[in-house]
Amino acid sequence: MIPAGAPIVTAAQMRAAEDAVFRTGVSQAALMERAGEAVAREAARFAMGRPILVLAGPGNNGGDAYVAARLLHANGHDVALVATGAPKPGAAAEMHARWRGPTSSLYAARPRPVLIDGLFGTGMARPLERGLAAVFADLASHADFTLAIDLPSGIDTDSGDDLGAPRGIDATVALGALKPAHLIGAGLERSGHVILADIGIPVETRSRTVARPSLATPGIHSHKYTRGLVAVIEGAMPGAARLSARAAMAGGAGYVVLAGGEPWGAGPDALVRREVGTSEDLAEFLGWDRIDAIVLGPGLGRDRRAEAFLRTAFAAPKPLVLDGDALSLLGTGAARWLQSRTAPTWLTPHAGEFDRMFAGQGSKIDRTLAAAAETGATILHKGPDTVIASPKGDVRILSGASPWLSTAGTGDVLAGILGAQVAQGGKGVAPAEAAVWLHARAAGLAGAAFIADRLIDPLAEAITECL
Ligand SMILES: NC(=O)C1=CN([C@@H]2O[C@H](COP(=O)(O)OP(=O)(O)OC[C@H]3O[C@@H](n4cnc5c(N)ncnc54)[C@H](O)[C@@H]3O)[C@@H](O)[C@H]2O)[C@H](O)CC1
Ligand SMILES: [K+]
Repeated sequence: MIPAGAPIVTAAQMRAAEDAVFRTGVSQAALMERAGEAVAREAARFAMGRPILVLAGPGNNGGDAYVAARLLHANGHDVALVATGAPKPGAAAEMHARWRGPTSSLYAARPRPVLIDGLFGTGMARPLERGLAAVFADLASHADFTLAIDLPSGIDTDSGDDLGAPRGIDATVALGALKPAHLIGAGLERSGHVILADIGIPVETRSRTVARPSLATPGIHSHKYTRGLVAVIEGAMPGAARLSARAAMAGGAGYVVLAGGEPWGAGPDALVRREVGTSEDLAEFLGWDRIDAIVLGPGLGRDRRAEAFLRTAFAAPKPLVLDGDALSLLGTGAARWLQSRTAPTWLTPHAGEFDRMFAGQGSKIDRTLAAAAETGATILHKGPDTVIASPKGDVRILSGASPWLSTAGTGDVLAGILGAQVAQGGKGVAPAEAAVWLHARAAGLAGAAFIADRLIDPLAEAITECL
């Protein structure tokens, strides 16, 4: 479980936010006291009287750990503490001095039912030393419940990369704001349940976790054309485009046209079909001014006809959602192609498609932001940690959606939902945020072992929850 609509900051942004608080006259010790209080509160809730072992590192994360240990001890808990070294001067040393209970060295530590990890937080600068990682993993595996302070020690704050964190951390108290470590990469599964604690640090950021969208009931004078017309283009595998078209219909569009080779092909009766054989046919169809959004790519194929369709869609001055084969066709030329667009574009690559289009360095967030800035498109970078980034620098992350989504066709459904949201006039991250929320919610409602087709019907209930 990860808090929705919550701010996400990097280590540097968090330090800047803390510095701003210090400038208002709040001391580092006071902030640390609040952090330790939040940790002690959650630890007490989960410990339910069981003995607690606190691990305290040398920095301020360790400082938080000393505070939590002191408060838990004062509240009658059986607390033992292990310090990995002398605390650094300042608030951490002050909190160390105020801890009067037993302190042992790491290698003498005995497992206890509840473990609190205060080894390292946003200051993690390199992989955990091997001996330390082994002891930490052993203590965590023998604990019934492990709680990490701020983030699991051994996860890189900004990339979520694994720097030696153990498995089996049950919960993490994120201090002040979420960090990428809670949401992406190895950090997603290693953080466990994430609890966001407000410790009075205002943060400014354009990055948030995906929240339930606020959708509107159609107005009294609405009709099919005012609610958004989506054109889905069929290709070599018509089933994929049909899934997108059905998802666009169920995802809130007023009118969906499936343009392709089979004017009498399968699909719901409400689905309008339009025969389009050549790129000239397609150009003529896309000239229809009623069209609000185009979805191209699911099952498109990668032959010459597919490429001609892609060029034609690119030339249409309409909002465009590109998925699947359209992304593979763009390949390394994606940025060059996309810079020629005059209307907004959304790309929905999974990791493989993203890597074929963009080089880039850094975390998944950095790479997605860089690709959005380079192309001018909003990018919905799919995965267990879906990162949405706009050219303006807005980021939305949805992590931990149903793992049953890892089945063929679910991406086609997402592209269709996004088409419907774009057709209703959404800009930048907003339609993408709504689409991933509805998609994840439909998956939750579909339960286990579903096929992509089964995501369509629950969309009605998911939308109802957003009205
Ligand atoms: N800044 C504040 O006032 C508050 C911060 N809070 C908590 O503090 C941590 C961040 O603290 P910081 O001191 O910057 O870093 P760490 O405690 O994470 O560790 C830094 C310390 O450890 C050394 N180090 C880094 N990586 C390793 C490693 N792999 N092996 C050994 N040593 C390592 C590094 O050189 C430093 O000396 C934040 O997460 C919060 O928990 C409070 O929440 C509020 C006040
Ligand atoms: K920690």
